[in-house]
Amino acid sequence: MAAETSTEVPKTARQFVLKEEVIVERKWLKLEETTYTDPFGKTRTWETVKRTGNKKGVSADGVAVIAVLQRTLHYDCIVLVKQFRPPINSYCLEFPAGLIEENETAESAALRELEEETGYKGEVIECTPALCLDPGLSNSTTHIVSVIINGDEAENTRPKQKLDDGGTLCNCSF
Ligand SMILES: Nc1nc(=O)[nH]c2c1ncn2[C@H]1C[C@H](O)[C@@H](COP(=O)(O)OP(=O)(O)O)O1
Repeated sequence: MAAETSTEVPKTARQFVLKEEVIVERKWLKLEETTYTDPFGKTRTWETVKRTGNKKGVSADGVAVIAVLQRTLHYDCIVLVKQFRPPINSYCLEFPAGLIEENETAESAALRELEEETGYKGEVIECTPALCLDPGLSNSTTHIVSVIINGDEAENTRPKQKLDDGGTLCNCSF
C-alpha cells in the first residue's frame, strides 16, 4: 500500500532576526549578513543592504513626490524627472525624490526636493506612512507624498531647478 502523503500544514514558528553582522560599510551604504529563523525554527542568513548613518528625528529614509501640476486651460500633468542612475547605467523617469534631512518632516522634505529638482513650489495633500519598497533587498523606507502645484501662480510659471554638484536632472510633465 502506498504511503499516505500528509496534507496537513506544518505548525510554523514565529520568525525573528538573531544577529546582524556588517560585511562591508562605505559612505552611503552597508552590506550586512542577517541571521534569522525560518518558519520551522531553523537558523538561516540573508544578505541585507542598509543606508549608513542614524539620522535623528526622521520618520523614514526618503520621500518620493507625486506632484500634480494644475494650470487653467491645460490638462493636469504629473511631474517626473529624468535622471542618470549609476546602478543601472541608464536614465530613469522618476518621481522627484530624495533623502530626508535630520529633524525634517516628510512633508518639508517633499516640498524641498520638489523645488530643488523641478523648481516648482507645491502644497502637500497627503503623505503615506513610511513604506519599505524593496524589503527583500533593504530596510530602506520612503514616504510617498502627494502634492498639488498651482501652475497659474507667478512662482510656478518659469520654474528653475536648484541642483547641487553632480545634479543632472531634466523635468518632464505627463
Ligand atoms: N547609494 C548611494 N550611493 C552614492 O554614492 N551616493 C548616494 C547614494 N544615495 C544617496 N547618495 C548621495 C547622492 C546625493 O549627493 C546625496 C543626497 O541624496 P538624495 O537626497 O537622494 O539626492 P538629492 O536629489 O541630491 O537630494 O546622497
